[in-house]
Amino acid sequence: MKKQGCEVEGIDINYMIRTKATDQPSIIISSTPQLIREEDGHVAQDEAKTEERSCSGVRHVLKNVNCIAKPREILAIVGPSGAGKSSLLKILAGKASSQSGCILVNQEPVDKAQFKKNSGYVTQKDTLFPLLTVEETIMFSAKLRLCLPQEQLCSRVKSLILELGVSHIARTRIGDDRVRGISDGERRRVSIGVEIIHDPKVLILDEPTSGLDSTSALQIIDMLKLMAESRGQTIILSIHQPEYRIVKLFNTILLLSNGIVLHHGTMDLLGVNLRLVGLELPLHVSVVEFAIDSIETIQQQQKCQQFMLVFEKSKKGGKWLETRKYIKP
Ligand SMILES: Nc1ncnc2c1ncn2[C@@H]1O[C@H](COP(=O)(O)OP(=O)(O)OP(=O)(O)O)[C@@H](O)[C@H]1O
Repeated sequence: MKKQGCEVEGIDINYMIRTKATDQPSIIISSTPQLIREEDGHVAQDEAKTEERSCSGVRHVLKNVNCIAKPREILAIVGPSGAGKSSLLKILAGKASSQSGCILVNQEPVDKAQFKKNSGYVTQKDTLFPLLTVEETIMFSAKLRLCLPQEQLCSRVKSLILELGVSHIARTRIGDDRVRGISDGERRRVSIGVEIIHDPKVLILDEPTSGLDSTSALQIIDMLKLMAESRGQTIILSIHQPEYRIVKLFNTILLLSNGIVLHHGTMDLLGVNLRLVGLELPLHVSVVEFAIDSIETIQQQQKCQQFMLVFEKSKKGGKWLETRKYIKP
């Protein structure tokens, strides 16, 4: 991986879940798509080895999803409940495997072992030990992830605690429902700290603001924005109906609905696309909230106009090029 940062790209991701055949929902096992290096050095997917199944009792959670996240930027995955946000994050983080499609890191097929070392994944639910203090929690993660002498570990932990803005509660227990501890917002910060102690190039977060009031949510995204810029991290997160002040901090938005990408690009471009389908953004309303509220209209309008905005990938000179075009569905 390049020192200056990690570009993470998902190409044509399809993810299916078996829902009826067994009592327990399970992931469909199919032959894993193989990436091959062509004679000219290009990376491509070996179609012959990619098998896509479709049968009854199978839910197609992600459908031909393309996305790209760049260093020093935040890519926010938005969409209604059940759109596929968590599934996409899991696939990008290497925690789940798609039936087809591929993940590229700096335009090379992902090396899962290497990517694990260079990334952090913060789950939606905090999994912290309630009886440890904030400092002990971060030190525990530091000892697991870093091979450094105790002195250096201590100074790393101290400076991270400062960066996370949790110095005032460093010696407070995390707590849980039975033992009173730190607040929900502080708990989120500690969970993020646990995943960034090793200074990963990529940070993936599933709903980092869920359950928080709007001020605490803004403070968390503000902190992540600062981290992306100061550490050169690539941040990919999912979020439910972010308010206006939060949306402004995102560089790119991926709007998912029912596993399909309805928009991938900047906020401004989202506004343009909404206008293209005849939707005028009301004053003082977050473009993302408006887009999520208007998903049905967007889909209907797209069908009526028989046009769809798609990303077309092509290879030129050893690099993937991305162009947008309108096609008939
Ligand atoms: N292991 C599984 N078994 C059965 N269904 C699943 C599984 N994983 C995901 N799904 C289904 O896939 C769809 C997408 O789920 P996912 O959790 O990715 O959505 P989401 O956008 O993150 O939703 P939310 O915002 O509510 O967390 C949902 O309908 C969900 O029920």
